[in-house]
Formats: sequence, structure tokens, C-alpha cells
Amino acid sequence: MDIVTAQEMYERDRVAMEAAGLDGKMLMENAGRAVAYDFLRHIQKEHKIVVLIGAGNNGGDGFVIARTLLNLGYDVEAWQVVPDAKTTGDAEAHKRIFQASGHPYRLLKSSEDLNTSLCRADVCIDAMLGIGVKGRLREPYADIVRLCNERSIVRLAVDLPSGVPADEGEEDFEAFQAHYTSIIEAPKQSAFLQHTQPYYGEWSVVEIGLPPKQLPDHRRRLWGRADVERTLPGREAHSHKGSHGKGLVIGGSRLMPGSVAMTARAALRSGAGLIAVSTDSEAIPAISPYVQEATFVEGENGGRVPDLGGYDGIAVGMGLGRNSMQETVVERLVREKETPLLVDADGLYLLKGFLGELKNREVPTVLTPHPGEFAHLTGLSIQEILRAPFSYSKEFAEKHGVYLVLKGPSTIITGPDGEQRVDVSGNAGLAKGGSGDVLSGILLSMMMQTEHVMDALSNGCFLHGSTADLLVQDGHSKVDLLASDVIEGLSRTFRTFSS
Ligand SMILES: NC(=O)C1=CN([C@@H]2O[C@H](COP(=O)(O)OP(=O)(O)OC[C@H]3O[C@@H](n4cnc5c(N)ncnc54)[C@H](O)[C@@H]3O)[C@@H](O)[C@H]2O)[C@@H](O)CC1
Ligand SMILES: [K+]
Repeated sequence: MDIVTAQEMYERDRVAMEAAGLDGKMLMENAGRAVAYDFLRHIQKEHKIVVLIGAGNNGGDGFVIARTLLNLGYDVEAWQVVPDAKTTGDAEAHKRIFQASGHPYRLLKSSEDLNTSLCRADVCIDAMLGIGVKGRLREPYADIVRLCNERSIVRLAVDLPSGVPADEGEEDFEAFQAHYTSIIEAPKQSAFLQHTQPYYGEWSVVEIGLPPKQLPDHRRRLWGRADVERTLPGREAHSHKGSHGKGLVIGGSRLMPGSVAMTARAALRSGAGLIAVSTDSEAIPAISPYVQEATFVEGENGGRVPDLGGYDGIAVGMGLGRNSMQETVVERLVREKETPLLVDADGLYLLKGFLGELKNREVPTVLTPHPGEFAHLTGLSIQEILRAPFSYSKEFAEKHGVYLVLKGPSTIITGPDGEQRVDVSGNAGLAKGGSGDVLSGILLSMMMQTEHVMDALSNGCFLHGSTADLLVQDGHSKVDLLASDVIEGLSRTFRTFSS
């Protein structure tokens, strides 16, 4: 499913009209009807429903929604919150259809009148502003939004909650706080950002008849279960341990043996054929009982970098430590040009001095930062990154020729050519030490088994997050869930795919 900016959405509508001969009124009818039917699971016949209608096309959708619900026998009061002269074009045409169908609407004179209606209502549908909003809400919208947010009432939003910017980058806004949003055609960037996503409540997407074959590809999409089903590698009956990749994990230290152990075990649990671990020799006794299937390797004179030949993938950084000796490890790996490399945790910290060299690598380099690590790599603040993660990820991945997995509740995966995927699986139970180590192991394993790196990384993130989701649905809570539980839970997720 594509993720769009406001501009891209307008472009889609234009293409649909020009290439397929659909017209604006038709799309608005489709949108309003689809949203109205989508809302039915949140409303009941005995509910009093208020539909708030703004000046633009989002308001036009509102007239179609109000008419559809009235035709179905629901108790609806339609409120146009702007003077009549403000509604024009397709929205005005649908207002006329609404009236001609025998339905009256109310015109907002004072917010007092509306407040009386809201006090009696059970449900309020926000069709005031959509992707056309610019800057902070002006009156009367700001006042109405406050009235709605204060009431204990079911709040449903059309396309996006009024006031929420469609695109990333905007921080100064006030918005309708929806319990549920019915998104038209494609989710907008703001459905995935930490500071805007909460205004949407739960959401889903309705289809309004845009012709998929004609639409421009903006190369930014939500990665879902169907995508994983399509691209997850199977296991051939005649495969052997070498068919699924031989990986090397470099990390861990005497005081931090757990991280590298979890990465290695997660890689094996997600199908890697063989895993070798290079770690502090003092840490080996702590690691080996937990990953009996792994072998241990060391460099000359007991050094941290063994012979790097013969591996299909290398992961470095988890629990590695951050001193100059470890910096040399990272430097050597960056200059090694034959094996795909994944860098996480301390490895990312040490990588900063070698960013300029990443472009020279001839095989994939994958960086898996959380926003704090990405802030360190870019010199930006965490807040700046959270405000515009799509742009900063794209800029960085393209500049350095890397795959970037920016971790968070919505993980953004970006390729060196700027393609982006978003994974929203997972839950707050993953916000714990060790989760990143487990994800790195799964990603390493997927990279070794899937030729297409973007698929490997997107699938890896999905497997990690949906395993956590399965575990909290059944057995665990978000409080007690541990990263190591996710490793053991992977079998459940894999089973849902193989069946
Ligand atoms: N063909 C299309 O373009 C379709 C559009 N659709 C709907 O149309 C919406 C986009 O329509 P529009 O482009 O008319 O935009 P909106 O309806 O989102 O908003 C436009 C109006 O908002 C006002 N406005 C902007 N910023 C404001 C602020 N800060 N405070 C107060 N008022 C502000 C503008 O003056 C304008 O009157 C979508 O979100 C969707 O709901 C759907 O009907 C499907 C088809
Ligand atoms: K809206």
C-alpha cells in the first residue's frame, strides 16, 4: 500500500481524472460512500450523529457521508461550519445533491448552537479539513476542534483529523483528536510520525476507484503481511546448511555478552545456515550455552577480526564497546568490500568517522539506528529526525549509498536509491534492551537468504514486530515481554507463513 504526501495525493487524483476519465464529483461520491460504510462499524442506529462540514473537498465528502447515512436511516445532523459562499466546485455540487435529496443542513452562526448539538450527540464526524490544511487552524475550525475534543463523544475523522498536516516536517498545529480515521485511498506520511500519528486513533484505508495501473509510483509504501507472504524465501527440500547463508557476528564483550548471543541466536532461529561469533574470549563461556549451534572465531593473536573470507553476511556492533581498538574493527569492515555488512549499536557510534567511505563499498551496507543513533550519525537532534524521518532517511541513504533501517513504532526502511518501506508491526513490549540485537540477527539472516535487500530488511522487521504482537496477544504482556522471548516466538510467526 502506497504512502503519500499531500502533493502526491493531488497528483493521483489528477491522473485518475485525466487518464481514466473519472471526474471530481464521481471521486467525491465514491470517497464519501466508502467512508460512510467504513464508519458503520463504529455507529449504531440509536446514535445521534453530528457531521461537521468544512469549506473544501473534505467538506464535500462530508455532504456525501451525511446523505449516505441519512439514506440508511441514521439520525444525522449536518453542520456546515463556514458561510455558504465558501463552498465551491465539487463540494457545492454535493451540497446541492444533499438538499435535493430532501435533507436540510445547519449553518454555523455561533459555536454555542453547535455546542448544544454536540452535547446531545454520541458521535461526531469530522469532515472539516483534509490534506488541504495549511498552518495552524484558523477560526472557526480551531474553536470547533476544541469543543469536540473536550466532549466525551466518539470522534471519527474523514481522510485525516482536521488540523493534522498530511506531510512530515510540521510541528506547530492543533487538531481534532480522532478515535478512528477512515483514510481515503492512501495513508499520508503523518499517519506514521510520532507527533501526528496519535491524532488518527485507529485507522484504515478505503478505496475510491483510482486506477492503480495509471498511478505514479512514489516508491514509498507500507509493508504488510501480503508482501511478506509474496517475498519470504521458502526452504527447498534439497537445501543444506550452506544454502541459507553463513554469517559472522562481531560484538559482545566480557561485561556485555548477552547482546551478541541474542543476535546469533535470532539469526539461527530465523533460518541462517551457519553462524560464527567473534567476541571477547572471556565472554565465550557465557555465550556458548545459549547458542550451542554457533562456532567461535578469532583473529590473529586473539584479535577481534578473523579472516573475513567465506561469509555471506556480517553483523557488527552489538555490545562491542566503543574504544579505539573496536574502532579499528569497524574501519576494517567498512574497507572490506566483498561481504554485505550490517552495522548496529556501538558499531554505529564508531562508524561516524568512516561515513565518507561507505559509498566505496561494492556490496550492501545496512545501518540499523534508532533515532538517537541516527542523530549521532547525522549531527541532527532527535526531535528534528522525528519531525521529518522520511526526508532525513532518504537524504542519508542516498548520500552514503546505504540501506537505512530507522527503528521506531513505524520503522522506515530506505534503500540507497531512495525507495522507502514502512513497517508498523510490533508494540511497546519491544521498547526494551535487547530488541535491537534480536532484530539485527533476524535481518542478517534474511539478508543471506533473500537476494533483494529491501525485501530482506522489510520482511525481517515484520517478522520481529509481528512475533512480539503474537506474543502479547497470547501469553505475554507488554510489560514482561523480553527480547529473548521474541527469539523463541519466531517459530510461531514462521508457522503462520508456512501454513
Ligand atoms: N479529487 C479530489 O481531490 C478528491 C478529494 N477528496 C477530499 O478532498 C480533500 C482535499 O480537499 P481540498 O484540497 O479542498 O482541501 P481541504 O478540504 O482539506 O481544505 C481546503 C480548505 O481549507 C482551508 N484551510 C486551509 N488551511 C486552513 C487552516 N489552517 N485553517 C482554516 N482553514 C484552512 C482552505 O481555505 C480551503 O477552504 C481530501 O482530504 C479528501 O477528503 C475526496 O473527495 C476524493 C477526491
Ligand atoms: K477531516
